[in-house]
Amino acid sequence: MSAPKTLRILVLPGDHVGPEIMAEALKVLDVVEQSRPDLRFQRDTDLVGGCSIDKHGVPVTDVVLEKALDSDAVLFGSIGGPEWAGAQPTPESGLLELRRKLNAFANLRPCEILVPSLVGASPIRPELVAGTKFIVVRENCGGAYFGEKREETDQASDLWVYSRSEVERLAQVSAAVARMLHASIAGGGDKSPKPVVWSADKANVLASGRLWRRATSDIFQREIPDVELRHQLADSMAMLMVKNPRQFNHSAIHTDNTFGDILSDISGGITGTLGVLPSASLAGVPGDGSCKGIYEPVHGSAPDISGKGLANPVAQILSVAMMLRYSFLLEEEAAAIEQAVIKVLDSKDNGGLAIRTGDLGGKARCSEQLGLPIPSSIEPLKVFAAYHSIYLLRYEGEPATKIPARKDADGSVTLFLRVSGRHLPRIKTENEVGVMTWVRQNTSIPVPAVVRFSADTDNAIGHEFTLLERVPGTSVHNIYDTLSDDDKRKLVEPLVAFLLELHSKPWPRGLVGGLKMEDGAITPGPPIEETFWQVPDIEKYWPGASVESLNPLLGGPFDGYTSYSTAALRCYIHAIETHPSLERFRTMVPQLSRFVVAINSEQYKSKLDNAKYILAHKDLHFGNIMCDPADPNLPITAVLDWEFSGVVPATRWNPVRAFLWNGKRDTQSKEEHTKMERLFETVCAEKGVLSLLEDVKPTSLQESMQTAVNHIRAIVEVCPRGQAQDKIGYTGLSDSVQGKIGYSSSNS
Ligand SMILES: NC(=O)c1ccc[n+]([C@@H]2O[C@H](COP(=O)([O-])OP(=O)(O)OC[C@H]3O[C@@H](n4cnc5c(N)ncnc54)[C@H](O)[C@@H]3O)[C@@H](O)[C@H]2O)c1
Ligand SMILES: CC(C)[C@H](C(=O)O)[C@@H](O)C(=O)O
Repeated sequence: MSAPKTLRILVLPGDHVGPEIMAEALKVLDVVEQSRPDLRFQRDTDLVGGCSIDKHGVPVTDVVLEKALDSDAVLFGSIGGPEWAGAQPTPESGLLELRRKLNAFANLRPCEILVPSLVGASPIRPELVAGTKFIVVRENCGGAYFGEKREETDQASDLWVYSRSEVERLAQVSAAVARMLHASIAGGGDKSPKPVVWSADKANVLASGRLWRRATSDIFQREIPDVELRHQLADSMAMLMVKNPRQFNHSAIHTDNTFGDILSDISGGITGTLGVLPSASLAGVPGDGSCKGIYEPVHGSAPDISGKGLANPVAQILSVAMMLRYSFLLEEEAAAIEQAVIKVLDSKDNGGLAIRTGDLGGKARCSEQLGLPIPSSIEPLKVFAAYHSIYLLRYEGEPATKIPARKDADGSVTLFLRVSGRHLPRIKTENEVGVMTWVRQNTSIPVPAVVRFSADTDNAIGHEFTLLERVPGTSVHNIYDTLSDDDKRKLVEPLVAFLLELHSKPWPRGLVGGLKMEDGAITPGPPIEETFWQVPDIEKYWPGASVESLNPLLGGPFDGYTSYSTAALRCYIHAIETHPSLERFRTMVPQLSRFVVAINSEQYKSKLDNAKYILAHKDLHFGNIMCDPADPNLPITAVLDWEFSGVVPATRWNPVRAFLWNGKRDTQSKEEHTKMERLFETVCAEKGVLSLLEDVKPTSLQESMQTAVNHIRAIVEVCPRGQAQDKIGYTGLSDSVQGKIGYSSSNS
């Protein structure tokens, strides 16, 4: 392979938030670099602004100016701050010198509401501001900024000079920008016949303004007939931008240095923040081949929020996109960054991550990260998973050495990123991580390491997630049909040993619940069950209800089997009392309430609670058991999917019944299942651990209570969904409640 093409970038982070947002933008550049082995972004970082004054006594040194000239592009942060108030020269003059030195005369400053869901950040009414998109093209090397200055104690002046050629060269850029914007609109609709440039000046007052208008009109007439030119006084332009920003859509606003500075900050008023507005200061016409440029946010150094992680890095990141587009002609990569920013900012119901910093009304911080190196590849995994989506993150070379997880033979590391849906917010992730950590710490059961996790959505991914080590081997499910009887025994033997470990770890007598991580320690948490009402269904069938009001979570973990069943029954009673579809069952509420009293009576409670309490995996089928088929001993390499695990009375979990879950109920599958149950019993008998089978047998009293609870739960689950209502008769329930526990409604 030929050597990668080197593109040299001078990185000038500057002052206050400059270095904070630059660090994030450079991560994005890293990702682009990894996707393009044929390119290398060689970066040289240096000082500018206040930090340069502190070190060198000047806001920009000749060395830095020479480096800038020598680079392919300059990536600039922001400069200035109150600590340099009164400094002469000012930190800001460093930026002006840089613009002049590079002859970066055309400053492109887009104003765009990036995603419709961000209209709320704008102080302007949504119907006026939605869809706004135009670009201010500001003259960057002339006018009052660079004219002769006189500064005396009581008098000062700035000469506001423009030459015709300065206006003309900017007009060519403005026209090119207008053409690009015009071409980017899909045809039809409100597309104007020609690209449009609005020229903003003060021709009614300033001589330089009159020159601006004449020179602009002349060159448009002479050389740019394909673009429509409209003149507007700069002050009323400011008013119109706020009153009706969309009237400038897909046009370029061609204006001088001072007005451009002000009008582009009005863009920040339109979007509601300067934090999303990038800029490019170019030394040529975009589209005519790569042109050198300075790429920087429109905003300043935001000293009011610096050092607090509050700055929005989007403007700086989008400045990287502009650099790739205009200086390096990497349109695809530039567009990919813009799309990624849109995905990050957009609302969740629109497929976005809704990760927003405070200026956009969010809580995200400038630098949200998993604290891991950037993967060399991210691949979505197509799996059937109702609760989450999965991505494979691969790390190679040096970054792989930094990942605290199992390495493959070639030294690379692959991680599973499981991004959770909103089914049981927080508790499900907390529980799975708590259980997996407990199992790794307290048993010999192989479980993948949890590399990172977040039980809330306020993180770099915008969703709850777990990042797990990828374990070797394959799921037993995949190879089951190829296994001999001997092979099956090789799998059942260690499973018996694992179950024995789970059965022999004592839990506080009577604990029913999940586990969770709290400040690095594992503590009891609420019980988590797959059968619970979860957020998507609650939104659909239970307006006004919540995960907590419908599920026996409050008060959990529970002090025993009866307390847990009681909490569940109370939720079901509440559901029957409130949901219209359950109205016909309301007559049973008094009877159910008496049932609750009965199971909690002295006569029954201690008998019902009398069980072994174990940590149960709850979904231990062969799809979740990994083994190494390359090894003739078929060692189990991992037990996966601890999502709904928790401490339960052992009678509530009989894993043996799940060993042959292949989803089929045909005769052959049933026979195979029975054969596996027998094999399990045989292995237990050989190892002298038949207690495993004893532990899971409920007493008839426990079975009665459970049958009743199950029956009521079935009613509460299916009726609101409009399913099988006719099948659920009052009689069945009545039998369960009255008959099974030796309790009748006439008891009180
Ligand atoms: N290109 C530059 O480096 C540049 C541009 C403008 C101002 N300045 C300098 O910056 C200093 C501060 O100026 P200012 O306060 O008038 O303007 P500013 O742009 O720094 O801040 C204006 C407001 O916008 C907010 N803001 C700016 N950037 C943000 C971001 N990324 N995320 C969230 N909020 C953000 C700030 O908190 C502040 O409330 C001054 O010294 C000024 O001269 C530098
Ligand atoms: C910092 C200052 C020199 C600069 C300018 O006035 O051009 C800033 O306000 C900007 O908009 O980039």
